[in-house]
Amino acid sequence: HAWGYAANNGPDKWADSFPIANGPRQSPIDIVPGEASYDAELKPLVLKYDPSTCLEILNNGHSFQVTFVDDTDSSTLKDGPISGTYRLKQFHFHWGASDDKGSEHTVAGTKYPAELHLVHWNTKYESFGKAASQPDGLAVVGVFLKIGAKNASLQKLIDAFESIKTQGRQSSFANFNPATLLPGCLDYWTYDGSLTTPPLLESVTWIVCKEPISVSSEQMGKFRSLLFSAEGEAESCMVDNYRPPQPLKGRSVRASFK
Ligand SMILES: NS(=O)(=O)c1ccc(Cc2ccc([N+](=O)[O-])cc2)cc1
Ligand SMILES: [Zn+2]
Repeated sequence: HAWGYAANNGPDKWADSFPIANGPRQSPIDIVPGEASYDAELKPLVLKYDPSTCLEILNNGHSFQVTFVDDTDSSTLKDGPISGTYRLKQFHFHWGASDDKGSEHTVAGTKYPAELHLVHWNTKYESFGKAASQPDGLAVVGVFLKIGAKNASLQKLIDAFESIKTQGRQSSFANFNPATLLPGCLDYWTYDGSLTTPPLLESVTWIVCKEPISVSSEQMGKFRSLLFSAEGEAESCMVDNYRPPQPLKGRSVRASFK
């Protein structure tokens, strides 16, 4: 049976089919600010997103995702801890059944209600799929969501949810600018890690923003109205689609800020 987040197929069972789950550079991790080392050589992130590359929004049975056209360097991530040019492929979220949990990375043990992942791949490889199996193939920018004011940019995503309620549904989604989901300050922590879902490939340079963006509790309620299940199946709410923190195994976490 396929992997998921339930007791019988969730994170504690993933190693059965994906032994790399117990590998040396797994994600997410608990970020302890006091133990992160400031690195003056880390550059500011350079994110350049073109809304016209936005293609569709879909329910993939694990999260909802917004996918981008990645056949040119229109939407890219540069500098920060990486060298070269990484293209935006998609972004998606992880969240909890209640506001007290849901993020994958934690900060000194603190869980946020949700976490945004903007997934980019290194253009030194010919495709996302090829890059995903390389140690420097992917760069994911993580942004925490914190309960507060209603977020107008998130509302545009939420307004599309009724067309992607069940697993496998997708709908066209145009002219969305992912930059509107970024916090004002782009200070970040960075470390070498992995995909946080199967196939758990150890190919991700993680870039986790220190500053969260806001989401209202009502908006989080809308996230929880999506379904893991497909149409016609017994309904299963899409909640708690997060992997808990994994062992650091000697890795260092660097900070771009003092
Ligand atoms: N949560 S996350 O680490 O940002 C993440 C980002 C993207 C993906 C999607 C994915 C990435 C790679 C593959 N692959 O190479 O078989 C399959 C699925 C899975 C997980
Ligand atoms: Zn993710």
